[in-house]
Amino acid sequence: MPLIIPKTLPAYDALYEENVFVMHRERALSQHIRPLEILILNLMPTKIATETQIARLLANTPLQVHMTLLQTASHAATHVSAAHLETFYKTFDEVKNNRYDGMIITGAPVEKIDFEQVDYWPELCEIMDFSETNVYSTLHVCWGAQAGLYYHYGIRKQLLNEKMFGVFEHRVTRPSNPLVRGFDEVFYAPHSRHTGISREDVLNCKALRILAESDEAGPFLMSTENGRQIFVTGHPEYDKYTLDAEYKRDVAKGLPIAVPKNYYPEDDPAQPPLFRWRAHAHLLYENWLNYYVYQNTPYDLGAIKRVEHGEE
Ligand SMILES: CC(=O)SCCNC(=O)CCNC(=O)[C@H](O)C(C)(C)COP(=O)(O)OP(=O)(O)OC[C@H]1O[C@@H](n2cnc3c(N)ncnc32)[C@H](O)[C@@H]1OP(=O)(O)O
Ligand SMILES: N[C@@H](CCO)C(=O)O
Repeated sequence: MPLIIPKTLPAYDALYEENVFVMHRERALSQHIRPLEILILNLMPTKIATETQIARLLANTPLQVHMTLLQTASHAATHVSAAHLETFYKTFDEVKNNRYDGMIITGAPVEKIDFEQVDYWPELCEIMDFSETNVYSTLHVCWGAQAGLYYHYGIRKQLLNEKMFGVFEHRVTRPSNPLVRGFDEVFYAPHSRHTGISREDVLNCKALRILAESDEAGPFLMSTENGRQIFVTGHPEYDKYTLDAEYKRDVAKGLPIAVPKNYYPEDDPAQPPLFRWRAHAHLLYENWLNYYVYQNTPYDLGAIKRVEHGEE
């Protein structure tokens, strides 16, 4: 919970300016006696692994967070049991009249095909439109980020010559932004994708800010000024062995796949990988929940207003 101190205490203004999570008693009393409502659109075929990874990161907070899992109706998943989806997942029809403090749109292994060839593209467009009207802040991950950048800003993904695969060094480019509060100046994050976006396209988009990037992997974390649309090009939620499983899966299939970079000691896949991104994954999700969602979302979800692009 935030530190509740009187607004007139000198520490209040000083800490508020530093984006330290303080609240005065009147504001604390007037709001947030309900859990944060977070919707997860899980587009990954590895649904259970992904929902567990995201839940782990969302749980790292004393805030009460209520997570709702969403599946697509226009594509029937084949790598998870229908019973699991039936029990734990909703469809867009069931949630489209609700409002949410936050939404996460995951990655998906469809980046080599055009957006319009993805079975659920029209449904995803509807959900992304809903993110502008019915959700306070939406975090897009990997292909989800590419889809969001294309849908909202017309930024196209580009096929890479070789898969961006491994754990890469990143640097914070806007240290004052609350999403990267507490980040080391240099940090690591995993990537696993065949496509990327151009840095120039992002810089040319007036609505977007690059908050962290990598010389090798490109822009990593982007946001609108007000944090209502956030894009992460890597997979901070991945577990220690997720890249290892993807690598060994492709080797077993006889695919021409390079060893993931900076992941195994001495680049030796026989050795256990190094987990070097976990702390920053937790920090990113915690900052998102604390600074963008909890502190800015209206107490009355009905008061969420459509994202005004001119206001970004
Ligand atoms: C760029 C990013 O966002 S990275 C995120 C994606 N990463 C991952 O998916 C990693 C984990 N995935 C995997 O290891 C593999 O996909 C596996 C092992 C689960 C399945 O592999 P395969 O059986 O070879 O199938 P394939 O790789 O073609 O994947 C099929 C998945 O692709 C997706 N897909 C493929 N074509 C389409 C399409 N036209 N429209 C929508 N989804 C499609 C589906 O999600 C499908 O899984 P589902 O039927 O369970 O929903
Ligand atoms: N992360 C994905 C990339 C393919 O979309 C995988 O290796 O399965």
